[in-house]
Amino acid sequence: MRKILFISDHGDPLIPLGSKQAGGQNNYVKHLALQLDGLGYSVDIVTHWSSEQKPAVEQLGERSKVYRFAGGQKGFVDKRQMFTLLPRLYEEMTETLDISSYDVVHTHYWLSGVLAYNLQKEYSFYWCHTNHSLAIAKEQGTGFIESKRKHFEKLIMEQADVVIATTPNEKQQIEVFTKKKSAVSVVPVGVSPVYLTSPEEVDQFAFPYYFYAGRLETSKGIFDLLEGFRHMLKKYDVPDNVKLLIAGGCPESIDIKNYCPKSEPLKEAIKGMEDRVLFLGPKNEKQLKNLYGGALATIMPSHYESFGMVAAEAQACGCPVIATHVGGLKDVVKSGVTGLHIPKANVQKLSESMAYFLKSSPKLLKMRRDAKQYAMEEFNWSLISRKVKELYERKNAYISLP
Ligand SMILES: CC(=O)N[C@H]1[C@@H](OP(=O)(O)OP(=O)(O)OC[C@H]2O[C@@H](n3ccc(=O)[nH]c3=O)[C@H](O)[C@@H]2O)O[C@H](CO)[C@@H](O)[C@@H]1O
Ligand SMILES: O=P([O-])([O-])O[C@@H]1[C@@H](O)[C@H](O)[C@@H](O)[C@H](O)[C@@H]1O
Repeated sequence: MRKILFISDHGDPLIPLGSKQAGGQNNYVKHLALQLDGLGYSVDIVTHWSSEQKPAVEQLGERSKVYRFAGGQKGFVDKRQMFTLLPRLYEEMTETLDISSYDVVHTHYWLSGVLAYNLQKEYSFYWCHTNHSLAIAKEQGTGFIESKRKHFEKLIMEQADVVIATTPNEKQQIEVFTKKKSAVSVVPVGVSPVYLTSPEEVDQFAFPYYFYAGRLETSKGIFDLLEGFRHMLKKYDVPDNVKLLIAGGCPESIDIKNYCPKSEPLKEAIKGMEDRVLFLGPKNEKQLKNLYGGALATIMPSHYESFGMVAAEAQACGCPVIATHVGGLKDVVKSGVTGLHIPKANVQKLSESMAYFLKSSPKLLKMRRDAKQYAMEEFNWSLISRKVKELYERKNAYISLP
């Protein structure tokens, strides 16, 4: 078994991360494909042609390739509009690629799952699915209801041969939602190998800071964080040089030269703290590694989260994490050991937890070491990709059953 097809329609693995609609899924697809490539597989990745600067086909690793299809609309398409592109994507994909040549089709997010659901009517293949985010979790966390998506997520998960849940919490949610009795396997997400190498001696910022990385969206808790930071400044004795650094967003939303946001709601949220809160714009892995490594704590204040890659990456860099007690973050951060859990959207608790990391202590140094140790053991792609390989290879056992 050597040929795998990944479908990741709104998650191009080779576009810069941190901006609109480009985050954890893109990163997961890239690193898992690279690892599988290293294990001898060839992985073809189908994605929507969201960046006009990118070529139609691009090499990834030694044997693998990214195939970009316009689906009738080249350039950025919001994932909420992407459903209507699926029939054209289906046509382009089946005209260009020989679907019957793949041993495994691994889909990412429900939109890609819809494509495989339809492909199954014409072709035979072993189907593996990763959700990356779940409509029911989003509904619980934000109140936002996506009925069509829920309908398809159920079909996809009941139809796929194997579903990867990235945390025990996600597995539990899937099992309640789908009544699927078997074939939901927990395989965590890894962090880029860059985060597992020894830190470089880079003294990037000569002041203490808290750190956030990710999409600048309400559901990621960015506004809770800004309010929590403001609360901490009011309530605690915080030295003048302590700052909050924020990575993510795109050049259209961030004035990167002046470290400030262009969007009105964010400008409003930092009023009076402009000298304390710095927006850095999107950062790459090497830059993030230094940023995580030097932070007092990384904050992940999400309203829902299947896994939470930023929390795993920060811990890999020896940085404790303050994370909301939601979804996969319940498993990814060990409260009191590698960081602290706080309730969702609780400004008071968030500011208290931030204040806890203000002064260095032997206890906090131990937390930093434990965070690193935990991440090295749990979020290592080279071990995780072997678990995925085992799931793919179950295909043979499955076929030989009487
Ligand atoms: C709401 C939800 O369920 N989200 C899930 C979604 O990803 P989601 O897009 O929400 O992403 P995460 O927050 O997990 O990860 C963001 C990624 O973007 C990178 N980044 C961020 C800012 C920046 O400037 N540069 C940069 O490279 C981070 O290093 C990280 O690797 O799929 C991920 C992978 O399955 C899961 O971990 C998330 O739980
Ligand atoms: O949680 P949700 O809003 O459905 O969708 C999320 C997207 O906004 C994000 O761009 C993607 O990388 C995640 O995998 C997830 O799909």
